[in-house]
Amino acid sequence: MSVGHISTPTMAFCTRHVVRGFSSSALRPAVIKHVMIIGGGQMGAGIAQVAASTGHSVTLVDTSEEILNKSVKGIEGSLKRVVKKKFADKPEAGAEFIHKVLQSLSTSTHAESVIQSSDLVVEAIVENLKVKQEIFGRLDKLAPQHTIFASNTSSLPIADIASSTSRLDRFGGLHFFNPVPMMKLVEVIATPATSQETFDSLLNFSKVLGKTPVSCKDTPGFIVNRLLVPYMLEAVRLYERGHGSKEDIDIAMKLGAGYPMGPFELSDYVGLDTIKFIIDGWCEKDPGNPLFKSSEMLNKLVSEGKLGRKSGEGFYKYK
Ligand SMILES: CCCCCCC[C@H](O)CC(=O)SCCNC(=O)CCNC(=O)[C@H](O)C(C)(C)COP(=O)([O-])OP(=O)([O-])OC[C@H]1O[C@@H](n2cnc3c(N)ncnc32)[C@H](O)[C@@H]1OP(=O)([O-])[O-]
Ligand SMILES: NC(=O)c1ccc[n+]([C@@H]2O[C@H](COP(=O)([O-])OP(=O)(O)OC[C@H]3O[C@@H](n4cnc5c(N)ncnc54)[C@H](O)[C@@H]3O)[C@@H](O)[C@H]2O)c1
Repeated sequence: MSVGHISTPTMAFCTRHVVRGFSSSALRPAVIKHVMIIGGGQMGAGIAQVAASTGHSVTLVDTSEEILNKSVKGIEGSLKRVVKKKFADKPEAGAEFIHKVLQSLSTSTHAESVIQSSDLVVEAIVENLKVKQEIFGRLDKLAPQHTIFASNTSSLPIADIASSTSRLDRFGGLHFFNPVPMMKLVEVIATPATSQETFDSLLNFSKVLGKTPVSCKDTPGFIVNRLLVPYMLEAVRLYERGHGSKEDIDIAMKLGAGYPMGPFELSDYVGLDTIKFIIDGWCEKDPGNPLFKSSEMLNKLVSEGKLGRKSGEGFYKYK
């Protein structure tokens, strides 16, 4: 496997002042080289691609070879798009880059056999607390002491996911945005138990990936989704009330507010099942909050298997 150089992080990263968890001999943020990504869907595949492109050795884990083959195919397609821009005048260097990235990437259906060599685990599976807890709880018993666990959850409390493990100090959130190769932001989430070293390692990892990290508290939706979810839901309600067509609402928000995608295009892009998981979870926790009221239309589409782009149809058709 060809793994590029990652510079050793220095104490300059320790910008927060509260030091929790680790002993003083372990104050330096861990250098992350070997990364396991669990879930080879849109987000996991994107995170794997970016990590493998920036000098990490990456193992992508999912439940079947068939899914993983599809993930790798998607990564190859995305790398070609990246290379077309990055190496516009040097096609040979572009081909060499893709070759090198793919060499740094392996796949597995058995996380247990990879965990021993992982410095960082990033989970990007279905937005379901029990399923996330189950997988982390299982891996916690097998993982090396130094291994950091992180979840890419959109809406679940990181502390709730971490509670299935015994490494509360080495657990945080790394919330990437879709499509991962293009979106520059990563929200780095610390729970009250996350150690300073873990937080700094996650912050440093995000920077090594070429992203801009922001620091978030473990509050519902962190920063982006706390603002984005009410907006997206209000767009659906506006449509349900018959106050605008979805096409007009999308055009209005693109041309009137400067968004690259309208709310219905973005919903289909994100995945309606993921959006439903988010809303149902928040509605259950805060049933009186009108911002998180569920949508009949969304529920119907999901029950019909219309999950957006990934299934070929959502608010719009893609076949
Ligand atoms: C109700 C609750 C909802 C909450 C949901 C929460 C979800 C979650 O937690 C948070 C999120 O992620 S929120 C979601 C946050 N996300 C957003 O808000 C996204 C908003 N959308 C956007 O920023 C833009 O529309 C895009 C960047 C997606 C596409 O750009 P565009 O200009 O509109 O259209 P284009 O012509 O297609 O692409 C142009 C070029 O871009 C490049 N490229 C694109 N995809 C690529 C990939 N996968 N790989 C590599 N490269 C890729 C490529 O070079 C391509 O050129 P090519 O010659 O065609 O290869
Ligand atoms: N879609 C988005 O725009 C977006 C953005 C940021 C964060 N997220 C979050 O990222 C996570 C994944 O979202 P996604 O859109 O990539 O979902 P997805 O449906 O595209 O992919 C999920 C993948 O996880 C796999 N999986 C499910 N259970 C598994 C298990 N036990 N072990 C291994 N693999 C398993 C599935 O087979 C699937 O390939 C969710 O928590 C979601 O909230 C999504």
